[in-house]
Amino acid sequence: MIEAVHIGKSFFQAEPTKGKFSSIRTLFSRQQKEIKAVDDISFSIREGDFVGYIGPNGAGKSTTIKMLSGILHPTCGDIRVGGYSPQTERKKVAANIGVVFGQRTQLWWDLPVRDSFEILQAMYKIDAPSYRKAMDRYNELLDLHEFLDTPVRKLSLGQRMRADLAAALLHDPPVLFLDEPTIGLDVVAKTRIRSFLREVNQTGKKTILLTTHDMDDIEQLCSRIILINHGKKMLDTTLDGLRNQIGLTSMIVAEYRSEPVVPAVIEGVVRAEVAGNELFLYFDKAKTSSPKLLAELGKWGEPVDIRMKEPDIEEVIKRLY
Ligand SMILES: Nc1ncnc2c1ncn2[C@@H]1O[C@H](COP(=O)(O)OP(=O)(O)OP(=O)(O)O)[C@@H](O)[C@H]1O
Repeated sequence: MIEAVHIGKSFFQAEPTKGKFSSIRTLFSRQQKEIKAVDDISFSIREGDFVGYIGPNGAGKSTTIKMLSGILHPTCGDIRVGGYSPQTERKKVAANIGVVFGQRTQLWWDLPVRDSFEILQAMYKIDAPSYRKAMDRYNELLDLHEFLDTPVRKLSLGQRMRADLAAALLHDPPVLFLDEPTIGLDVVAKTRIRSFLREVNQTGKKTILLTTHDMDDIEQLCSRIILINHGKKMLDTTLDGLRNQIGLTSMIVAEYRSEPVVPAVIEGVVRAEVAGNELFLYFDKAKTSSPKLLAELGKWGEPVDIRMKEPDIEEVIKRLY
């Protein structure tokens, strides 16, 4: 469904000059520095896969998505999406993909959501019955009616993301590229977006490539993970493979009124550290659950504060190297 063969993308930036008026001289400098944003990456994604494309800031995730969707031309390599080249068959690829950038809306800022959808209906030449069917489906799943007549600029971030997702799917593309679709959302909004994505992947049979910094997105949605760093592919594995390789652990930090007394072995807990009145529990979500552990905490002392911490991508990378 999606093929990337030895793709690369370099950007060239003026080499900064030193000394007096350096920033102005840099503007006119002929010295160029090459930034290999994507450096010889290959992968193949099958129909119906839900793939997490992860990596630290500046790893090359957005650049890859922009190349796959035809926004950027690769410096080298070949890409096929649904059999078409995003570079030479842009229109065909556009009919096959939906794209959402969490940081920027694809909708018309000053127009009510409904008007944006109608413009997209005309752009993608969606016939009236198909448009109605899509609107009914996404209205049911995302409660679009709550804000259909509101201008996009007045939507909350969560509402905006729901509108953007529906917009990306209106023309019923088989492939969905999502660049940080949960960024900045609160827990409730994230949960809603995740269950929607699960539904469109499982029932709607969409092939999804998702970039995220949120390990919960990965754990709850993706069956496969491609990890990149400095533009290179470092890992291509299943969620279980990632867990086994790095021992993906979540953490509960519990503060007690006085030093807790903790058993030596707790099911599913990889490590338990007591530091004064604080207890740090590192656990494997595949072997136990946070509600189960939270229920145990009171047995070891009197908790006064509890915090949860998920591993972030930077931590995952650190553990790999
Ligand atoms: N238009 C551009 N011109 C110059 N350099 C760019 C451009 N776009 C991206 N880069 C550089 O390419 C590298 C990869 O950027 P990219 O946005 O793909 O990373 P990312 O993995 O999506 O990061 P983040 O998680 O922060 O969004 C970075 O070093 C970035 O500064």
